[in-house]
Amino acid sequence: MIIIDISEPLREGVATWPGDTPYRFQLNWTKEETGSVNVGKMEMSIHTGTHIDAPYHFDNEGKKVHELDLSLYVGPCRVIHLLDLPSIGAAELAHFDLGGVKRLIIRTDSWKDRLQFPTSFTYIRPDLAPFLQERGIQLLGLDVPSVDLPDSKELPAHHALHQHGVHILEGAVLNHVEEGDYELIALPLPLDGADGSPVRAVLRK
Ligand SMILES: N[C@@H](CC(=O)c1ccccc1NC=O)C(=O)O
Ligand SMILES: [Zn+2]
Ligand SMILES: [Zn+2]
Repeated sequence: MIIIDISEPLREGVATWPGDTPYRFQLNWTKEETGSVNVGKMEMSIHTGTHIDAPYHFDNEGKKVHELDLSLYVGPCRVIHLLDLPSIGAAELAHFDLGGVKRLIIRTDSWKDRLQFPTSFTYIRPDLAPFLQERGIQLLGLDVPSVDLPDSKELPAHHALHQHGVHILEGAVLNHVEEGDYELIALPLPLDGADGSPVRAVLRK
């Protein structure tokens, strides 16, 4: 079985949202100290690397991670390429046949240097949300850190997707992924009350 890892490695220096908590892993206890085991601890923002957003991230009334339907994050998906566009809305997807697709992953290649938080990347226009809902798409995955521009406070794409029943997977690594149909696995951790979760996201051919 071929497994394609589409997850950003979490390591010191991994790009974070400007000003957000840096990623840190360290051994709290070493094998020498305990006489038996190494024991690590980590600190990170929920929105670092490959992660899903719970609606609570941008809506105080929205579902938190422990309330999400896990079946969204496991199952058939379609990967398409829409490379290096400034933004993506319904017009850019109009010529794709997306019948029967429940999970859509878009490779943009617009986050050029994955070591840095990008100054510009492909963002989602809100009119994509009703377009996806009409086609039965419930999960949208992307290789960018946010579906909205980084300086946006209104988060129009996040809200429009949420209003149309589309859940969000961000920060996937897709530069090695061909267009086609796969099985996606990108399960959130059982984080009680959280606004999102890092995921180990993989595609199975
Ligand atoms: N919406 C972005 C994250 C985001 O907006 C953000 C993440 C961390 C710290 C601040 C953020 N936005 C602040 O306005 C995301 O979903 O990952
Ligand atoms: Zn996020
Ligand atoms: Zn987001």
